[in-house]
Amino acid sequence: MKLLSDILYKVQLQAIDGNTDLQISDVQIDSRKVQKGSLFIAVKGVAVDGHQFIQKAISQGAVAIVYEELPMEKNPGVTFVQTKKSVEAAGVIAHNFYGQPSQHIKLVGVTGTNGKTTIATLLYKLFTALGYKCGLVSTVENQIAGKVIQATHTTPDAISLNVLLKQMVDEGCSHAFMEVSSHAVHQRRIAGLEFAGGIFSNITHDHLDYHGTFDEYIKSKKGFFDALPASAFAITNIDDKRGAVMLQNTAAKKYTYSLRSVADFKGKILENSLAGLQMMVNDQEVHFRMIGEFNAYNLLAVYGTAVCLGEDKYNVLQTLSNSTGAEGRFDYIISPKEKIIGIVDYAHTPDALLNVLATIKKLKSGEEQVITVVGCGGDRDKTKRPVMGEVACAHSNKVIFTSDNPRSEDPLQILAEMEAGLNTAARRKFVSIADRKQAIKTAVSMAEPEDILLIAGKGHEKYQEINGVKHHFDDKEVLKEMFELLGK
Ligand SMILES: CC(=O)N[C@H]1[C@@H](OP(=O)(O)OP(=O)(O)OC[C@H]2O[C@@H](n3ccc(=O)[nH]c3=O)[C@H](O)[C@@H]2O)O[C@H](CO)[C@@H](O)[C@@H]1O[C@H](C)C(=O)N[C@@H](C)C(=O)N[C@H](CCC(=O)O)C(=O)O
Ligand SMILES: Nc1ncnc2c1ncn2[C@@H]1O[C@H](COP(=O)(O)OP(=O)(O)OP(=O)(O)O)[C@@H](O)[C@H]1O
Ligand SMILES: N[C@H](CCC[C@H](N)C(=O)O)C(=O)O
Ligand SMILES: [Mg+2]
Repeated sequence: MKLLSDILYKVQLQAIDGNTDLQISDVQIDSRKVQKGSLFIAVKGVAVDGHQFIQKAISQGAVAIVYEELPMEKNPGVTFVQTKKSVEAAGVIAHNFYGQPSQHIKLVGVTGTNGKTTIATLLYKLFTALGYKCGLVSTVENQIAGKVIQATHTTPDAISLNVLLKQMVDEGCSHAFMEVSSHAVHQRRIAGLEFAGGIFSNITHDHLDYHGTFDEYIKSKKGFFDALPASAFAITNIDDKRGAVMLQNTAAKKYTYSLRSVADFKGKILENSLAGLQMMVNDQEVHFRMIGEFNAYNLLAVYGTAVCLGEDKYNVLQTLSNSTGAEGRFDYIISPKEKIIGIVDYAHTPDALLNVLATIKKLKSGEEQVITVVGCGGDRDKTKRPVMGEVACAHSNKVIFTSDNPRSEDPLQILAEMEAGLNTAARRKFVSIADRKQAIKTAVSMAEPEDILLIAGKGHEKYQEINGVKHHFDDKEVLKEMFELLGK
C-alpha cells in the first residue's frame, strides 16, 4: 500500500480531480490486471488506446486513474489525474510505487542493435564472479542473484521492470545489468529510472517497421544517453559510425572503446580462432574464450564498464578471460563422427548475420563449405528480409531459407521476400524449405566432414511461434538429433 500523493512524486501533472490522500494497493497499465484499490494508468498503445478501458478498470475496483484525455464522464469517488504523457507517468509512478529501486542499486543499461544480451550477460557473470550479488534483465532470461525468472521482452514494461528491480534490491543485489531496447526507450518503459551507467554497442538495420526511419531509430537509442544524469558514465563503441553521436548530448562522463581508433579502452586482436580470442586490451595481453571480432567489441564494452564501476583492471581481465557469453550466441557443437561444426546463433539482423559469417570465414582452415540455415521473423521489419537473404548467399556456399517465427504471417510469403533481392549467382546457392526441422535436416545431410553449419536467427529460443501458438522448438536440440539420425 502506498499513498497516491507519494507515488505521484515527479509526475508531470496537468490536473487532479479527487482525493490524493488515498491508499493504492497496486499500479497497472493493463485493465485486465486491475483489482480493488488499484491505480490504472491509461496508455495510448500501438494497437489500442488504453483510455477505452478506464470504465472497465473502475468497475474492477480501480480507485484512481491517470490519463491524458478522458473519453467519458468522471466517476464520483474515483480520483482522476491528468498528465501530458501517460507512458512517461507510468514509469515514474511504478518507480515510486516500488520504492525507487534504481536509487538502491547500481543500474547499468546496454543499448544497441546487436550485442546487448551478450554484454549484459557477461557483466552479470563477471560481477557475480567478483563476489557481488547481481541482477540481470535480458532477452534470454532475467536473473536475481542466481534465481532465473523467465523473460517475455528484452526490456519489460515499466511495471514488470520495477517489480524485478525491487526484488533485486530486496535480495541485497548491489548491481543490475539490463538491456535497453529501442522500443523500451520509445515507449518510456525506463522512465523514472536512475542509471549509474549506459553502454552503446552499435546501430545497424533493424526494427524499421516500428521506428519508421533509420534516423528515428537512432534518435530513440540516443534518447537513452540524453537522459543519463551527470553522476553516470556513458561508454560508446567509437568504431561505430554513430558511436560519437550517441553521446553528443549526454550529461554523463564519456568513455570510448575501440579496435581501430584511439580510445579509453583500446583492444587489438592478435589471434581469432575457434579456441577464442588472443587480444591486447590497453597494455595487457589476454586470452578470451569467446569467438569472433564482434565479441572482441562486446568484451571491451564489458571491460570498460567494469573499470568505470571501479573494479581492478587485472582482476577484471583475469575473470573475463574464462567467461562464455549468453546461450545461443555462437553456440557450437561438433558432430561426433564427421566433425561437422554446427553453430547456433541468434543473428536475426543483416549486420549480425554478416558478422557471424565473417567470423566463420576467418575460422576456416581450408576448403570446408559453409552451409547456412536462416529465416526472418513474421510481424517484424520486412525490409531486412531481402538483405538477410542476400548476406546469407554472399557469404555461404549453400543456403537454406526457412521459417523463423512466422507469427501471424504466411511463411511462404516471408520466404518469397527473402528471395526477392537475390542475383543470379545467389539464386544457384539456395533452396527454400519452410519447415525448420526439415531445413536443418537437409543442411545436415548436405554437409561433408568438417563443413561448417550455421543455424541462424533463433539462438536460445525454445519455441517457434506460428499463428499465435508457441510450439516447442530448439535449434540446438534439432541439430544434435539430426547429427545422430544421419550418422554424422
Ligand atoms: C509493438 C510493441 O512494442 N508493443 C508493446 C506495447 O504494446 P501496445 O502498445 O501494442 O499495447 P496495446 O495492446 O496497444 O495496449 C495499449 C494499452 O492498453 C492496455 N490494455 C489493452 C487491452 C486491454 O484489454 N486492457 C488494457 O488496459 C495495454 O496494457 C496497454 O497499456 O506495450 C506492451 C506493454 O508494455 C508490450 O507488451 C508490447 O510488446 C509487444 C508484445 C511486442 O511484441 N513487443 C516487441 C516488438 C518488443 O517490445 N521488442 C523489444 C525489442 C526486441 C529486441 O531486443 O530487439 C523488447 O524490448 O522486447
Ligand atoms: N557487438 C556485436 N556486433 C555485431 N553483431 C553482434 C555483436 N554481438 C553479437 N552479435 C550478433 O548478434 C546476435 C545477437 O546478439 P545479442 O543477443 O547479444 O544481441 P541483442 O542486442 O541482445 O539482440 P536483441 O535485440 O534481439 O535482444 C548474436 O547472435 C551475434 O550473431
Ligand atoms: N527481440 C527481437 C528478436 C527477434 C528474434 C527472431 N527469432 C524473430 O522472431 O524475429 C524481436 O522481437 O524483434
Ligand atoms: Mg537481447
